[in-house]
Amino acid sequence: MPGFSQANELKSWTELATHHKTLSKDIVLKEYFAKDPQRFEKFSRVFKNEADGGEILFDFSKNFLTEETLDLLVKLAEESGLEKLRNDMFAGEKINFTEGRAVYHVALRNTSNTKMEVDGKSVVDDVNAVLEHMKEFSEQVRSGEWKGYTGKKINTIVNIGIGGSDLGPVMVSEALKPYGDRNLKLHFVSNIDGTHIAEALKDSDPETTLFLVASKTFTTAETVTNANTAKTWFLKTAKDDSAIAKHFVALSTNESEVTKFGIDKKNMFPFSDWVGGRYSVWSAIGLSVCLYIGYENFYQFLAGAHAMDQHFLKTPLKENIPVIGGLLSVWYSDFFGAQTHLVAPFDQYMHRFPAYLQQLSMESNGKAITRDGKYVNYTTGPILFGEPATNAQHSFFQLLHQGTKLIPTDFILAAKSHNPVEGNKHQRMLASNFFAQSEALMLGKPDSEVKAEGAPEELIPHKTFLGNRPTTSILVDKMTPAALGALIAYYEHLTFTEGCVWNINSFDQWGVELGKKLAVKILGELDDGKAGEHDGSTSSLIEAFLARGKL
Ligand SMILES: O=P(O)(O)OC[C@H]1O[C@@H](O)[C@H](O)[C@@H](O)[C@@H]1O
Repeated sequence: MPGFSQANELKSWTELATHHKTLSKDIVLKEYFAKDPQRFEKFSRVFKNEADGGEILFDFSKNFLTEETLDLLVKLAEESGLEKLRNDMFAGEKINFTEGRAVYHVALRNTSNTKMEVDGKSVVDDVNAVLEHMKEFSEQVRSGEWKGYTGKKINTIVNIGIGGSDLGPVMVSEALKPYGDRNLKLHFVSNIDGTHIAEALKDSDPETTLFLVASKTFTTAETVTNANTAKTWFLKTAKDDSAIAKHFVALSTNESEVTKFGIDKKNMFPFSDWVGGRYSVWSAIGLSVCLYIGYENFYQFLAGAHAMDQHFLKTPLKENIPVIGGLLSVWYSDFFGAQTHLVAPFDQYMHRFPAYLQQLSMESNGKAITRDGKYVNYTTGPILFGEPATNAQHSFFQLLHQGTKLIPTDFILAAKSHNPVEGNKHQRMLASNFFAQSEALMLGKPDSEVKAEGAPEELIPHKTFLGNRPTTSILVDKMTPAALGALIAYYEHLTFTEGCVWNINSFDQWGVELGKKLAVKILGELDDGKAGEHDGSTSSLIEAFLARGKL
């Protein structure tokens, strides 16, 4: 445990509160730029990705910060014990103390084969053995050497998993679609709503479909139920249990449940309990991605994340890109009262990125209890949301520009498009919006300008934009596997930084348990056709469902 309980007991927190009083009255971003021609240089950082030689430019200069702010935020990180907690994570210490586990997803992308141990035992060989298995298997499936039970090549992959066993694989395979094998059809089935599996099966042929049952615990009700439905569907045609080996593989930590389900141990891709669900796309859970984009690209994805890990581990805090991102988030949440964090990728392939980040951020830092068991005296994890732009501009950006809420926003753009159609015209239009949005949010539009344009007097307030809305712009060279890996790792370490300052355990997720338990109890009542003891609303709703939902 660190030497403090509540973050607001730290000296730097008090100093930040005092600093906030003056800064919040004074800061007008456009004026700060006018006053300081070096502002961009001071507050932007370039990440050099050793994995593929690409760069990612992080421009933090359109945020509410001065050099004093950054110094105080860095002091806050130091006083909160960020360096120790980070080093403990990289040393395989059990920093997820509520579950007695190490937090070691960084060991899954240890492409430099650095020594990494848990309980004094190296994990490097085990990680590499699974990667080798993934390589061999993905090459066999992609080449057609791996055949279905009737001797046909696999052309459809159905990943059955939920939460971290779904969001990472689906987001990454969408984001890296340009690297995908278009002869492979991918389906991701997560929801217990029968529609999800039914639609995937309608589109699949049992002779050419491979099911990946992705579940860390292999006890998640949705996944086990969907997997059993898939197995029944498959056996209806295949008839013979021995055919399962060619069409079902498991990505899991739970060998006994996997074999009970009927999947052969040799078709199981294991990982360890020190991989949290929301950090598991780097593990065997990423097999669907590996099958789709091929092992070399998957390895590059890991290497890009590893490069960001090294940056996080070795760079002084003031230059440390994810640390700055995390500290800014604390700054907005706890001193400016921001409730949200918007992430808008200007990239259609990245359309599931905000959904992925929702789990990463909100399952990690949606906590209110400090590491020593007290209720926090301040606000913690923001509500993360987002949609790809430019679509988002034409729906909810109105609230960003003229609403009453402060919404710190990240904009992400790759300079080079994978589809430079019409002589790159679309890309130039996309980029022009990326620049225009952050500029407009900062500059606003004063009433004098609206007036000068000849707007009728009564419309002037409606057409005025106050501006001074903070944004972080992230400019990637090209969204390669290595760039995406680094970008995800950036958000992971940003989330880590927030959780450390707030002194909460970012690595458990007890909050999802209660609803699951109650659902099991109510399922029994639905099977019996009668509501049990509940509050008036819940019983009436159950009765209404039973009356209306009879088959
Ligand atoms: O991979 P599993 O064990 O099926 O779990 C899936 C998800 O289950 C949820 O209940 C957890 O909150 C997530 O963190 C997890 O990713």
